[in-house]
Amino acid sequence: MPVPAAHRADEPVRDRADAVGGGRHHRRSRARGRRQGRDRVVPSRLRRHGAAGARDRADRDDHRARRAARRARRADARERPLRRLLIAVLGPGGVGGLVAGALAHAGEPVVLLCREETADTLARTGLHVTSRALDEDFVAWPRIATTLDEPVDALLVASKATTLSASLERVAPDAPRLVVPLLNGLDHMEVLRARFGDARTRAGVIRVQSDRPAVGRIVQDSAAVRIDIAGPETDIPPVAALARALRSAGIETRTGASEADVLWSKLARLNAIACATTAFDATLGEIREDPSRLSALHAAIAETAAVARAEGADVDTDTTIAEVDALRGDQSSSMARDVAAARAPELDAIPGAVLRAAARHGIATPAVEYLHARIAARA
Ligand SMILES: CC(C)(CO)[C@@H](O)C(=O)[O-]
Repeated sequence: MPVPAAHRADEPVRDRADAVGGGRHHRRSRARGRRQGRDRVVPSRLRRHGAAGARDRADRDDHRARRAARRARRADARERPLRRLLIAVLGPGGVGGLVAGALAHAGEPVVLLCREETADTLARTGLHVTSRALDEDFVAWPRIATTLDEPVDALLVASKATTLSASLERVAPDAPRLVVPLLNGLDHMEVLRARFGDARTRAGVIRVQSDRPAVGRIVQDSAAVRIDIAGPETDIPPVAALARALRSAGIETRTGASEADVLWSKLARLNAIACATTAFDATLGEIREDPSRLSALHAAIAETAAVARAEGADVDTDTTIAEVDALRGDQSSSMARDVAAARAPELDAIPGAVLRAAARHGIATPAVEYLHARIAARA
């Protein structure tokens, strides 16, 4: 008979009695053996009297009470329905709306946190998601809330860097067991660690193109969607269960890389794409048709990759250029959309973070500086 898998500390969902399976029978027979020893009728000639007798009776009562408690715990575990991970997502935009929608659509319990104005609409309409990567159009109904005080297993932070501090006011600092940001840039890590503590905060990034053309409407049009969570699955219990929940929702999820690798490999692509598409007010396809713009895009990748390596990340320039060259020609960036809609772009969080790190290491970044200056003039 195959040995059933043991209960693992990272599984909030498992019913321990079921998880140990056949092992339970072994424990039962051992318990029966002990019980027979303890409860057998003691012949009256052997019964002790006085203080010693009282100690024997107290001992027996104690054993019975412990046995009853054990039986109650087992019955409780057998009857408890399998508990799923409770995940909160902060921010109902292109990224938060997609992830919360996909999780809810897959039957995962999820709370989507948003502003009061948005909450009413979402509670009425649900999230209408059109996703190329998930190959589906669906309406999802995550629980909508404006604040989070109850404990949750994981919090995915999907607000913009520009509104992070205000968004975090919605979450009680002790509510999440694990915090994984899906923001652009680097500096949010310090803000999150200050609020939730180092031990509960793990860097994460999402590779996706996803937009929110209207409240409750999510359009995801990159060929794939992938989340990377830094560090091993085993040292903070909910990481493995969160990764499983995301995968069950159709989102490829990788774990295990270092924080520097996770953050900088995303930033090397994002910084170049966001800066070039915004500075030139052009799609990637339009940039590819103009050699001087294409060389600015590639130079921005090379400079950011050099800064990434100085920061200890394993980011290769040619690999990153190949990744960007493989993206669809109609791809632009959320920074370009923000500038076009007269919203504040993430200029400080994206190229700003790269320029600050470059200055720390004395690395020249003329292409990033040029693109940054052009965006600042447009914004
Ligand atoms: C291309 C991108 C930087 C922005 O859409 C991002 O989705 C990614 O990490 O590939």
